[in-house]
Amino acid sequence: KVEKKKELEWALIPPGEVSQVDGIVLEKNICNSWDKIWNFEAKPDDLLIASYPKAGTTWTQEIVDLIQNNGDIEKSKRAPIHLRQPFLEWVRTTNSGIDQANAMPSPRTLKTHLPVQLLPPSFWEKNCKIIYVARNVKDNMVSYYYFQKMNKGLPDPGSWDEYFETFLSGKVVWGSWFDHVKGWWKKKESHPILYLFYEEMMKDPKREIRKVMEFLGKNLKEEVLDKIVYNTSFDVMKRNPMTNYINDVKMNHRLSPFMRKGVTGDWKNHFTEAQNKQLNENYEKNMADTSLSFCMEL
Ligand SMILES: Nc1ncnc2c1ncn2[C@@H]1O[C@H](COP(=O)(O)OS(=O)(=O)O)[C@@H](OP(=O)(O)O)[C@H]1O
Repeated sequence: KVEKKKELEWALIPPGEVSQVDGIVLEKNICNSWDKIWNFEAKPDDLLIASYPKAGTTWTQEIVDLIQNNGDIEKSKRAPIHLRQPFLEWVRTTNSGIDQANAMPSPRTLKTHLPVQLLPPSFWEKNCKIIYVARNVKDNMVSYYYFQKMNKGLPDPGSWDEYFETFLSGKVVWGSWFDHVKGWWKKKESHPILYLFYEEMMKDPKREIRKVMEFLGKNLKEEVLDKIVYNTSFDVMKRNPMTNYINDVKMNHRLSPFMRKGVTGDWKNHFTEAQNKQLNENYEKNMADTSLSFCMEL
């Protein structure tokens, strides 16, 4: 029965179809529900986790959930991550992130991949706390390529060489990486946003987890922080069915697991020398107007 329900839900989704909202490519069903998303009513005690896809969202989500639950992993295993923290713009015929959020008691934690200009205005009006996580463009691109291969809800990425060009053109779902990371960085000047970096989380997870804890106004003991570091390590999260999306019907983990490699520098196994040069030039041009910088040579 469950399989039937899943199939039915899936059958009603146009697989891989996209459209646009204000020039940003998004899944078609998101575009079709855009008014409902844009008019979402945030509450002042909502916490939002925002990111470009494949930047370390799930990792950050699990860290936040564990901090909120004082490091108690059993509490964090109460449900898959997307049910604990609704995905704002996620739309399905039988359910949507917004329906989930509206049915949830406060304080709520929500996730979004929307670029800053498409975030529903109520988040700014209610002055909600926001955590943004960013990842260097090269690894982000590689991770997104594999995700588009394994996730039937997204367009087929084609070959690596084709995807490289599509990604750089910004015509990927949720828009240009450059505009996304820069837009949220700029917003930090006028709004309470904790801006995290995947590479810093890899380098010193405890330090970054402590930053999140302080941002959330919590004070946990060292041994609790150590437990959170352990339970949010790649190997533990890869085995945890509440964080590895193993039961998501859209995802074919045999093509590429959701928890794929979890490393920095995998781009070196994919980029040709010419692609690296092209990306570096593109990067210099696109990042000339921002103070944001990434650790690129990994
Ligand atoms: N705990 C931990 N440590 C290190 N790396 C981790 C961790 N959890 C997830 N990941 C890696 O993050 C990538 C998935 O990104 P997202 O969670 O942002 O994906 S999504 O946008 O929510 O679909 C994906 O990266 P790649 O392995 O490079 O593809 C995951 O493996």
